[in-house]
Amino acid sequence: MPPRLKLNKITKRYGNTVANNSISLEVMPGEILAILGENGAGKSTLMKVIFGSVVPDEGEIFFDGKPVQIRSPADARELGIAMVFQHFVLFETLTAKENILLGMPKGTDPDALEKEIIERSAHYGIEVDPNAVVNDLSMGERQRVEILRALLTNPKLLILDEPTSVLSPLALQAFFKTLRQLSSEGVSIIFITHKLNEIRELSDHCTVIRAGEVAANVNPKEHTEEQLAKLMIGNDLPEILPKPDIKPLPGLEVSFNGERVTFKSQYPLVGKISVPRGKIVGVAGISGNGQSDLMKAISGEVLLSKQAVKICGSAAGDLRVQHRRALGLRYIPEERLGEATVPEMSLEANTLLTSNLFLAKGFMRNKMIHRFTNSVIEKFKVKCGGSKAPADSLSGGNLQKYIVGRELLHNPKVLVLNQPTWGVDAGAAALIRNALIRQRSGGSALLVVSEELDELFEICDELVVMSEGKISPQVKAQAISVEEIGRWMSGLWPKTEDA
Ligand SMILES: Nc1ncnc2c1ncn2[C@@H]1O[C@H](COP(=O)(O)OP(=O)(O)OP(=O)(O)O)[C@@H](O)[C@H]1O
Repeated sequence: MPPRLKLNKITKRYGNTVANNSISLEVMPGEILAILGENGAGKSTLMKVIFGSVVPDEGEIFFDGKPVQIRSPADARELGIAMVFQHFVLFETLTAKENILLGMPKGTDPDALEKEIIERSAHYGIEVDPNAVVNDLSMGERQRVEILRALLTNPKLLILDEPTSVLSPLALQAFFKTLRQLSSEGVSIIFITHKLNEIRELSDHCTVIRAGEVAANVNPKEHTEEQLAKLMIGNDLPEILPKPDIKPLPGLEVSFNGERVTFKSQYPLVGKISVPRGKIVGVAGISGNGQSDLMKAISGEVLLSKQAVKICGSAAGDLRVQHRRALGLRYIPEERLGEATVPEMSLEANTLLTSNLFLAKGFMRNKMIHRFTNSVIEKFKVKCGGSKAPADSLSGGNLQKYIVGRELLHNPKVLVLNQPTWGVDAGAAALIRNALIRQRSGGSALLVVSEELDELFEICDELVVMSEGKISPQVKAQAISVEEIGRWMSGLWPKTEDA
């Protein structure tokens, strides 16, 4: 039997960057191939080559034994290739169903499709509301739409570029079951993830890419996570820093009594969170349970009553973003391209966007912007073509390192982060987590929303869980187990007067 897909010496250059350097690999029918590599190693570029959204400079592609030219995603779809991108490609003003319809053959009946979406999403355990407008969905929910859209095309080869980064533990197990079932039916799967445990759970074959080249082909089940990390980054992972006790000062306090944050909000917000300076508080929960509303209310994107949000002791719930910044608050949203950065603008221009520090009497302080941006690049080991490179030329993980670094270098008293290490490789995630712990231990208050429980347990002093807009009681991270947090995610926490 010929391989489902064979790549022979694929090379793709961007200017002086060789994103893929003579990469060869094979995937057999029904095989699940994991691709591992640090941020910027060239994984996404290679997947885009297979999906036809990037045309390689050199190399050959064979599909089911035949040489093929994949010049566009339409060519790829014709062959039976489906891809779930790391950065979603959904139209925000359309509903989930309308987006899915766009990828289906002409003449597909929308009503029949809606039925199929409901049936298949229940079957695969990937919950999708066909009539939800994408703009109103969290990243996790959008990811579910993308995955379902790919599955509905009944592909022969399914490419998943970090599909699990914002899925809950329960959804993840259901999703893995689906992938194993698809593989047993002969569907080939190429799976990119930074989560080493997932690679070991799902796949017998892993290709490690380092600096655009194949560095190793291994059976991940025969290697520990530490060994896999070392293969990928060439070094051991840094240790996570200890968290010394810090004298608490007023940091961030939020208190909700059933406010609907926007007219589209699915759930009213109920409950309290208190994050003193010198502590990290984590918000666990499945995305789509009110976390984005919580972020909107804290960041100042939406104004509420004065007392709903307090920053360093000042009531700030009705203040606009720049006034909250002046009180010491900074915010890192989950959407990197579009919200945290303007994709086509340079890193320097993006540095200017989140601070007035770089303006003097209406003039831009270009030298200062240049120095600041370069210091982010250096301190956070951001791989990029310099401070003038456009944001969208950075790999996902490197862009995230830039965004986190940009906000941390302003030394905020209160920092709120949504999915801080989403799509970031194990080495870079450890770098970001340690930078957050350092910021806490330097006397800042940090509130971290993350679907990664391991991450929350690693860095947080205290935790809350969000379920259907309600916030659980706040507990010490050491005093609760992963299993219990899992139960709380369904809203099953012990009732108190407040929660
Ligand atoms: N459109 C582009 N223009 C210029 N350089 C690019 C472009 N796309 C990717 N690159 C560069 O090519 C290299 C490989 O990037 P790629 O996105 O393939 O990495 P990756 O392994 O998928 O990383 P990540 O895990 O962070 O997503 C990086 O150095 C990146 O900056």
